Amino acid sequence: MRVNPDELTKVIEERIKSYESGEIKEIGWVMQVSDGIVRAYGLKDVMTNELVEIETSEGEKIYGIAMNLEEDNVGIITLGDYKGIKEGDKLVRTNRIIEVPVGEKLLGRVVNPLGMPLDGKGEINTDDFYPIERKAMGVVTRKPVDTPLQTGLKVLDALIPIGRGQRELIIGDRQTGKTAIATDTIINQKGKNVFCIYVSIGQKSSSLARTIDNLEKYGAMDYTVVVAADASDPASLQYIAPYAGAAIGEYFMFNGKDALVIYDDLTKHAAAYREISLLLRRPPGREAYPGDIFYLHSRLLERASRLNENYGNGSLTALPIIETQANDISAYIPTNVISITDGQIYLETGLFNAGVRPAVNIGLSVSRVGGAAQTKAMKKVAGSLKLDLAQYRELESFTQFSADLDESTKKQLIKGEKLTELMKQPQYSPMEIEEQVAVIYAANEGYLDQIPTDRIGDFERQFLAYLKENYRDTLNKIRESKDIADEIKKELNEAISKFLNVFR
Ligand SMILES: Nc1ncnc2c1ncn2[C@@H]1O[C@H](COP(=O)(O)OP(=O)(O)OP(=O)(O)O)[C@@H](O)[C@H]1O
Repeated sequence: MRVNPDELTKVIEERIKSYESGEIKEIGWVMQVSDGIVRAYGLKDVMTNELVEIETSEGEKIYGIAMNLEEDNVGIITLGDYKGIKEGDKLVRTNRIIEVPVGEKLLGRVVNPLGMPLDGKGEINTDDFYPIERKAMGVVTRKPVDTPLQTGLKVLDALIPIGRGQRELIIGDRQTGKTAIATDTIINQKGKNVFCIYVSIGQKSSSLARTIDNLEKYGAMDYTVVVAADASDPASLQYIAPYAGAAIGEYFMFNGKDALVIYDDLTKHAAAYREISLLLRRPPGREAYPGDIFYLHSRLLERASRLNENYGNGSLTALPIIETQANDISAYIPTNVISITDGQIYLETGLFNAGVRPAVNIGLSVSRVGGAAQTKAMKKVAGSLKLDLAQYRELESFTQFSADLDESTKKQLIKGEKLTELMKQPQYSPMEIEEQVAVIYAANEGYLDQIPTDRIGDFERQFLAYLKENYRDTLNKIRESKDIADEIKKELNEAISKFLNVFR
């Protein structure tokens, strides 16, 4: 790019002027502006990712991030409406990277990725600011995941458990209940001392509004922050949104608390970054994504961690969401994120349409570290459940030949069918861990065998109501001891037998 001598003189003059006035601030000039990308000259010492202020001729201030540092110009992504920017407008360095307000004052609020309120509830008065980009905590500061993060969903807490500080991917086609799992998990954190951050990236405003409504309806906004950059926001805001969410979560983690952050969804995040990269003329790679697309998500997800006692014992759990096309989990972005996370919850359209909701494909879903954090009680009951469901999956394809099957295979199939039915759970009805243990225990002990499959939902509901009324103590014992000792088993057996006499 050629710089003409007039422009150079202008820069030098401006520098001399600012020196005389006593404030030394590096300034530059807009050379070109298109599609939200500003090319500027004069910002010789600007740092990568530094925030710069663009002053338009109308006196408006627009912020941007220096992304491309080239020999004779700087490529800047603008963080707002860039329509007012003209060639020749002034840019000023800020010597800072972007920061967001953090802290408990944000709870219950909906903010954009710069921390500005979007909910019309007034200013957020906080003195704490965190940079949106931060190097993930090192290995000496961490400890293994050892505490469960209860989702309140039987199928997850029993079979694909998540631990505090873990990164578990939620992956599936569109409309398979990905957001539903995330919101149910947030709703279940009520009273469990986990602060939640829901980051919405590139979603329709209507979907976001529905999610916020539901969080409010179930009282979850009291401990939740929503960071939103919807589909109509510029790609630059969508790009920084998850980093801002991570920074808000880190505040809680560094202060010894537990936090949960949901990135909904990283597919759109990758697309926003691709848009920015192409406009910045970075070389495109596979599927036109830039070469550092892996780093985009790995540096984000590495920030989720479980700190050890010397660092305050806090944790940040991340649940990123990825949308697949036609169930293809081996596509570029999905495989990247699968390899970064500690497991995935795989949702399937086929199951969803067949009424198995949450539509978790148990065979393809794993949690690589959460098992270590599962309570003893859950571990004991989930063990045989896993085995029965795995056997059921193997035999499932034979169901069409049911007439020719031997007795034991038929029995296995029926049991599997009942367990699958038991794993179903409606939205917005998270269950406490002791309730989950009790119903799964009943299933393991074969009590469901006498109940027709279409009545399993009724059985579960009525049985839990019965337990709460007549066996509160037993439930409390499971919760407190986190185990299911022989004495508790005896009480449960007694409860189930008595309940079956009154079950209609
Ligand atoms: N467990 C469930 N029981 C009943 N309905 C459910 C359940 N989970 C999700 N749904 C319904 O399925 C629909 C899709 O759910 P959701 O919006 O969570 O899916 P998604 O995969 O996040 O979709 P999108 O592709 O729009 O992001 C919603 O209408 C939701 O109410």
